[in-house]
Amino acid sequence: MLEWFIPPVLVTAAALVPNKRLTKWEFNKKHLYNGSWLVPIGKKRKVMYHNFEHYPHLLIGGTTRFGKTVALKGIFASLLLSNSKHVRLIILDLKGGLEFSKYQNLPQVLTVASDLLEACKALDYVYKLIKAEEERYRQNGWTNISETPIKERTFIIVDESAELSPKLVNKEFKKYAELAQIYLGEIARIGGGLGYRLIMATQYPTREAVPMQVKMNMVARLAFRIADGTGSRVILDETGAEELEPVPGRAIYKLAQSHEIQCPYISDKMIGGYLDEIREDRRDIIDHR
Ligand SMILES: Nc1ncnc2c1ncn2[C@@H]1O[C@H](COP(=O)(O)OP(=O)(O)OP(=O)(O)O)[C@@H](O)[C@H]1O
Repeated sequence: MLEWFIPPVLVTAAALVPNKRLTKWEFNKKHLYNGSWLVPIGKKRKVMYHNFEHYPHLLIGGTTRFGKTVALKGIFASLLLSNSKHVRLIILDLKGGLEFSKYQNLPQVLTVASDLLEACKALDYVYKLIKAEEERYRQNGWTNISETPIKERTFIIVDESAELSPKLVNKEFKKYAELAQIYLGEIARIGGGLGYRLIMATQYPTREAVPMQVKMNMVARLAFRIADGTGSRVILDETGAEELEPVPGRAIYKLAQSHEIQCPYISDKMIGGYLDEIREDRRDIIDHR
């Protein structure tokens, strides 16, 4: 029943665009599948899942305050709760580390980078891991992680990819941003088959913030409300996100088809509660650092 409760903060939006579908629904661990890489991405009558085994990378875009960071936190919590023993997380929290640095002591979180230089270092680390994995795959005759006994998956979460754009950073940081672009391109191109998953979010749906060599390897897209059709095309390759109702959490999730969904709401307090639960189970968690 709670799913149909419209909080006061949304009443204004509801008045602007009367719509019976207006909902807010809360993240709940009962929606998770233990041991899987399925993440509840939103609801369209039923809960829809993003399967990171089928679609390793996810591009997220949308105007400020419509739910990108909340969506990233929902994915983060889902991965930790469903697969706490096998998930590894590298987080580029380029909003100054304000959102994710509180989670950096979790054993599953390898690093939280909060500026361009730290991000470059983290991406360099991931790139070296991928190169070493490639060699291991060659030696074993493997072509894809699905053929291997490897259970670990490494997620690289980027909150505000525009901060890594050579065209958008100050001149003295340009070379670092260029390097970051090369790494991101390689992670998107070859990382997927080796168990590396890139989740990249931006509030600037432009070619500078979402470079083509990264985007073309990211099949799955999630667009919150975007100012115009041009921005929508950058994220979704089609218009539509500019016509979404101005409701936080409302988004278009696109694989082969587009679906209008309401993303789950999760707060830091809720994540904190869940983490207390998994801390009980810490003895089983391998510290990867
Ligand atoms: N799925 C959701 N359901 C209901 N409300 C939401 C949802 N996602 C976000 N909100 C509301 O919108 C606010 C802004 O969300 P969020 O911080 O994720 O936006 P953002 O797109 O990351 O913004 P910015 O680009 O400025 O960082 C949240 O504090 C919350 O109140």
